[in-house]
Amino acid sequence: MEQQKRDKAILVGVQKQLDHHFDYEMEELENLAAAIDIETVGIVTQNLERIHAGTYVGTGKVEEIGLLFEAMEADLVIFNDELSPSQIRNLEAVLECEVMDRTMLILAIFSRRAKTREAKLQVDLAQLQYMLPRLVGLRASLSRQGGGTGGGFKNRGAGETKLELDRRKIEEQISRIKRELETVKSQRDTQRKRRQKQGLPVVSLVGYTNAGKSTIMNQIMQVAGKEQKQVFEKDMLFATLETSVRQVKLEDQKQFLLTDTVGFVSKLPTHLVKAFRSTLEEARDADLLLHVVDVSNEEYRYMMDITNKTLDQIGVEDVPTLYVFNKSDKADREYPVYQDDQLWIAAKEGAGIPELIDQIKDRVFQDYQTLMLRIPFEQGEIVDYLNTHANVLETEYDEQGTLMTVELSAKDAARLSSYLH
Ligand SMILES: Nc1nc2c(ncn2[C@@H]2O[C@H](COP(=O)(O)OP(=O)(O)OP(=O)(O)O)[C@@H](O)[C@H]2O)c(=O)[nH]1
Repeated sequence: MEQQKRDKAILVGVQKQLDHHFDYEMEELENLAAAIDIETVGIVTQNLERIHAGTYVGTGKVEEIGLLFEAMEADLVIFNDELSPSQIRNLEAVLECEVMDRTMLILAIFSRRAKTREAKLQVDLAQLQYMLPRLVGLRASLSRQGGGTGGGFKNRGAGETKLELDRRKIEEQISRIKRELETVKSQRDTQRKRRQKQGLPVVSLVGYTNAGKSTIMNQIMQVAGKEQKQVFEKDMLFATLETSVRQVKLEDQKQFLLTDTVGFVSKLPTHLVKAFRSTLEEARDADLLLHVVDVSNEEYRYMMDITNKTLDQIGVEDVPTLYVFNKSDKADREYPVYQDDQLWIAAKEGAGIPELIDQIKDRVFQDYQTLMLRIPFEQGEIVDYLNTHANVLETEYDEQGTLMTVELSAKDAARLSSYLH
């Protein structure tokens, strides 16, 4: 098979005053580009306090970018910030090449990774909303999208995209996708309600992309000893775009639901956060958040900040949180195993997973009570419920019904108080 040629890019970053994370952001931009097979062949940076309205960077810098572009035989230029429609247009005109910004890059990655119908619709929506004000002037960038639902423009050539897609058509597509997403959302709500009715506590993994959420989920499933399909876990940005939910049954029969969802990244496009809202909302209803942090990365505090800000943006408030500092095998720091609301683990090797499970148990089952109930024989459905949703310690029978010694949540205990023995 013929090896596909990788596109070469020049990256451009503008460092504003007091931006301590600039170097890291540029490194991340390179990784984001690599995630859609774009090779970085040159980096141009500028210290600027005020952005140049027309071309984002100054005229001299644009020239420098142009020269480097020629010298490195690059295919496109990628800016670290979101550019305005006219800036993209002006830059493309001067540089005579395709210009992308960080937002387009992230959208392109999401588009490639989207697997489920819902994720595809969400990415399509974000892309169309991003495109709408930029109809005139975009070069080939949108043709980089790989997945999508086939919302209408993905199979078209670059020139055609620019010419044919008028605002009306895009607005129509946006409404159609929104309608479709509403239907998917109501199905998701129904599923969530059903889960809530199940009464099992929900534990949600959140964190910066590549922090190790899927690895932790797989390890917990393994320790729980259930034959389970492994979650896709890979050293690539945004491997997980959809929410996966697993029912975890521990050795002592206690059960909870574990959810894993899309990872965060700095400057996650607003359209994308909005489009993925319903997926991300799963975290809002959780009983416990496991905020996973790649502590081997020097910028881990910055990543935690971004994650917390994104959680705020989607309205996740007041959910008890345990900070899980992962990849401690690679962190060259002394660390406590557990301190306050932090736990240090190395999920890849399974180190710290039993402790993590203990912490989860301490938190989500803390209001659990041990009771003895007598369930009349004709109410077999309650016995079934308890067998699946409570920790049944003992079952006996007398002439009036089934006697069950169970550990169950305060909510269930209140609900079933009339059966107290
Ligand atoms: N050294 C080391 N690597 C780890 C550890 N845990 C996970 N990794 C690696 O980190 C990479 C990312 O792990 P994932 O579990 O896919 O991360 P994620 O948070 O689900 O990523 P997204 O899907 O991007 O949100 C993989 O290559 C893992 O093997 C660890 O404890 N130590």
